[in-house]
Amino acid sequence: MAGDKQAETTVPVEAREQHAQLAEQIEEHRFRYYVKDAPVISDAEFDTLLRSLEALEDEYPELRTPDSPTQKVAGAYATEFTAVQHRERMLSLDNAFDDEELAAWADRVAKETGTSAYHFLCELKVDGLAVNLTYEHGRLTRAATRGDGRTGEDITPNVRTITEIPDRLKGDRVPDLVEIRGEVYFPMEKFEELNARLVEGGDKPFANPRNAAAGSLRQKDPRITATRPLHMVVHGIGALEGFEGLTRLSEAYDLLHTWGLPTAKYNKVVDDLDGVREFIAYFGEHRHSVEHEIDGVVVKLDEIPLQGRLGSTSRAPRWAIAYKYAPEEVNTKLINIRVGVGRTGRVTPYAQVEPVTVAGSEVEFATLHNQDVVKAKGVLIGDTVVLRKAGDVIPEILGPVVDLRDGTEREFVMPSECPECGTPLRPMKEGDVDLRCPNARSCPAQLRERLFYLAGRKALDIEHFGYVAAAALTMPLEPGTPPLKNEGDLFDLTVEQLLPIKAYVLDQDSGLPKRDPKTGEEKIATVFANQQGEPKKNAIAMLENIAAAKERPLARILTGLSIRHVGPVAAEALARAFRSIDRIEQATEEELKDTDGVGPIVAAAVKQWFAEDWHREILRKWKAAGVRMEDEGSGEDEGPRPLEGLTVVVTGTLAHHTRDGAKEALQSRGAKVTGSVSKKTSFVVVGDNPGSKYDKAMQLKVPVLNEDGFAVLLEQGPEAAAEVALPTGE
Ligand SMILES: NC(=O)c1ccc[n+]([C@@H]2O[C@H](COP(=O)([O-])OP(=O)(O)OC[C@H]3O[C@@H](n4cnc5c(N)ncnc54)[C@H](O)[C@@H]3O)[C@@H](O)[C@H]2O)c1
Ligand SMILES: [Zn+2]
Repeated sequence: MAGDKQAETTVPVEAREQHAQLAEQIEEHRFRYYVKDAPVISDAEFDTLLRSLEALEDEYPELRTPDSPTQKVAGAYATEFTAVQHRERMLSLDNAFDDEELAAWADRVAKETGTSAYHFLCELKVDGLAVNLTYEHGRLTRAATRGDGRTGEDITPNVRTITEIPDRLKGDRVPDLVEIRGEVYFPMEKFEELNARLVEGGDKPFANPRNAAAGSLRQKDPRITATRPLHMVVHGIGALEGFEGLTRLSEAYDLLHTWGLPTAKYNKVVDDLDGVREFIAYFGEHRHSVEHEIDGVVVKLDEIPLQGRLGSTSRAPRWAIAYKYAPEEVNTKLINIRVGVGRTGRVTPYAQVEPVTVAGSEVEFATLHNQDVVKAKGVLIGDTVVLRKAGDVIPEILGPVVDLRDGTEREFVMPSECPECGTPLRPMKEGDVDLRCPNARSCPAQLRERLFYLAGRKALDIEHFGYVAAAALTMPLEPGTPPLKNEGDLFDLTVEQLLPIKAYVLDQDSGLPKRDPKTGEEKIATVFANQQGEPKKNAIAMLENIAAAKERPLARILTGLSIRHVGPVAAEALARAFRSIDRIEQATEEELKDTDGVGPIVAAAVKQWFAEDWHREILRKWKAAGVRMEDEGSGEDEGPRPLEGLTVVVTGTLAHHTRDGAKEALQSRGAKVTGSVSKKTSFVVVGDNPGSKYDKAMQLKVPVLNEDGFAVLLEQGPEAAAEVALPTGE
């Protein structure tokens, strides 16, 4: 007793107070998370609080009392549910946040087992909530939440609504009693739908899928749970009676699988720590090809007798550790919802948030797709929101933290006019959700985006022509009239035109002016001239690169025109088949449609594009400026084009040609290769397993060539080929 007194007095009052404060905060957040299913801070923030408390206790071990939050299995239970005792405690897991902590754990395992004859079982750490299923003589008799680890909440009727969870275990070798532990999760792809439904019904949306899982399962009325697409993955065994001989956890899972339980697909047994590292690295990269969210990897000692030798602390087993991945979700403030105008006039709302770092990069904007999505997510301007950045995917807003609202938040209203040119917005087609600015010709936003794309990697690839240049050339502050009113004058730009240009320096993600970090003022620059009024090096390089772009292949020119539905792939197909812009313009919709890799949607879009006078005017100006808008191909096929005017379809497998090789052989001789057989088809070349195109040729009496006939066509021309063509159906 005296010793205790002594120890207590060594802890400074401030540390004691700090400890009490932190502990209280942590308990409060745990209550919001486990009982209300509505946390107000991110997991990463929570983990930081907990780690601070641990650090404090490391410094003053006297503070580490049994009732400290660091010593307990987190969680409590709500009074709406009946309390139930778990037969065996449900524990939490210790965490490793880096390789060093992982290795330290592995060292401890090696030391305490006193052997090297063991394996590691690697499992994914499913982000959901833990449940305990009790099966007696093969029948599900009870399901409970983890609660504080000893006492959970009875959620049996709710769990019975999860189709994956069997009511009865299969097989005749089932134990008298077994506790199955697992994680219930809510699939990410169903999350938006759920929130949309909740918002529509006037209910609170969930901030993320994990809370949706917990909130859906812990419903007083199991009929509500039944409407939620919950799933479960098994990750452990508690009490077990009337069953002997389990020696490896991995084998136990195999057994559970035969009983009809939803075991994990991705578990892997490895020999050593390097194997563990490999598993961690693999799923770090393939985190999103798994059907549920994961926040880490759980590494367990696979040998059950050795698990027993290591035992557990008051809150976690010593034989397992959770390696945590970098968090993908953070909480931040939704400052505003703005709308941006894209290259094709599509007007999309996007979120501007208080800048936060997620997955290594700073995020300030997140996509919101359209006005319906904003509504469905239930977010208000001013909300604290959960922002998610999954790998390289554009950041998105998951949901609002409703409990932090103070009444100042406001709803987003989609503007009815284009924010940049004032034209009334409308759907492109009736029934479209997306709104567009129909002013394709002179909306400065659309022109800026088109030019930026035109100069980009996929199109003309003009170096030194970036977003700032695109904006400066189309919407300068000075001079009053922009050098480019559309794409037509691009190749006529002169250095004299560039020098006087003053413009906002625009940010590519938002289309908003960048701000000076010191003064906070919007940045304005003389974009192309230096202080002496001479052209900057970049400006000269840009003009040189524009000139060089005149020689780009047809496909790139086509891509750069921003014809709807004509991306690089369709452009390539068009260029391959027609070889010049003029031939594309002259082609009928039918001919376009029949071109391999084109199809009716692209064909119609191409026709529509050429129907606009101002589009044709762009091409006229480009031509006058010397832009080469045709492909000559390689030198040899500049010669005679003996198959000019023929349309050929190739189908089935040829012995001596690949499909592409056959096509090229035909195209280089001037033939057009299309994908479908019509009356206008000159020949159908068939290999093995030709399929329906062969039947169609027979039906339409189009001459059919086998591979020998194909050789005749290539070497001797259409007349000779006609003679060896197979007799078409009578
Ligand atoms: N945001 C907040 O306010 C808040 C509050 C409290 C807790 N939390 C979060 O909750 C988590 C802490 O919860 P915890 O104490 O349950 O610990 P934990 O989530 O770190 O680990 C233990 C749990 O992992 C689960 N699990 C998933 N896959 C598993 C597998 N393959 N094998 C074994 N177990 C597996 C089990 O349910 C187990 O109970 C942290 O991520 C923390 O950030 C957040
Ligand atoms: Zn507009």
